[in-house]
Amino acid sequence: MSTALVNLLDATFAKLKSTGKTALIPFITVGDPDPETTLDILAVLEQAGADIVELGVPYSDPLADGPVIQRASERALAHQITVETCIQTAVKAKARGISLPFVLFTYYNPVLQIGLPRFFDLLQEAGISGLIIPDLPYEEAAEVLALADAANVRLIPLVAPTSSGRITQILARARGFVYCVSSLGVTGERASFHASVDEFIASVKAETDLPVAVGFGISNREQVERFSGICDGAVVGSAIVRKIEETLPLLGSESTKDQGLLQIRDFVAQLRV
Ligand SMILES: O=P(O)(O)OC[C@@H](O)[C@@H](O)c1c[nH]c2ccccc12
Repeated sequence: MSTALVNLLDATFAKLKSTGKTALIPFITVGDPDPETTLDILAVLEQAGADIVELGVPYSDPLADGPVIQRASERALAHQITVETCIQTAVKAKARGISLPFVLFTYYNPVLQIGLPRFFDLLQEAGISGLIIPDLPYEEAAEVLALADAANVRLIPLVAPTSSGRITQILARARGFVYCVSSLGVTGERASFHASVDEFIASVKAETDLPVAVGFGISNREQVERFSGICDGAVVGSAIVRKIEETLPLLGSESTKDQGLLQIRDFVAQLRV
């Protein structure tokens, strides 16, 4: 009998479900402000109570990203961060004892640059649990899904309020969890959300047994609490990336780096509901 490979992402959601908790899922851009500090930030995200981390691969043309994450990508690209170095960051984080499941977040072009077979070999070797490719072409999704499944990597789909006609098709191929985009447009903190976001999330949950997480715009504890009642995970990206940006002066000096890291940790810890 083939023993199903354990996937840390699945195990994490199962544990959270048994304790009735919602996953706190930070997104950060790898290499922002530099590769070494990214490892320190991952350590404080774990200390702050994050359950899963989205590791963003910086990209020169981040079409779905707002200005905060665009600036983070620019800072990271100044260090020539590639998909490989992002995957290596996960390996180094594990070597430091960080045991969070990692979801690699990358646009499709950097994946094509290194080729699908090598990309998935690297993911499997690194023990990366999940993968999100926001601009994955529909006609290539089946091939990518087969490679992801073979590499024990969960290919997580994004569904948006505008996906309505295709949600059933998207969910049929979903793995790991379903990422519901709360609003139209690009990433970035928001004071309010798409009017029918609750119904949208409920409609997705009704069609899948997978955990459902929501992202786009969630930037404070009140918003995390609001979504915790109706879904299994909350993704917070821009608000955390902005906090990193605000602490750059502290992070940039050995004598004040720990102070900067503590500010990031405290910001994320107060999001933990
Ligand atoms: O930044 P926000 O508004 O908190 O949204 C999460 C988002 O950063 C992260 O999941 C993400 C980063 N880049 C993306 C591109 C498309 C969809 C999602 C993303």
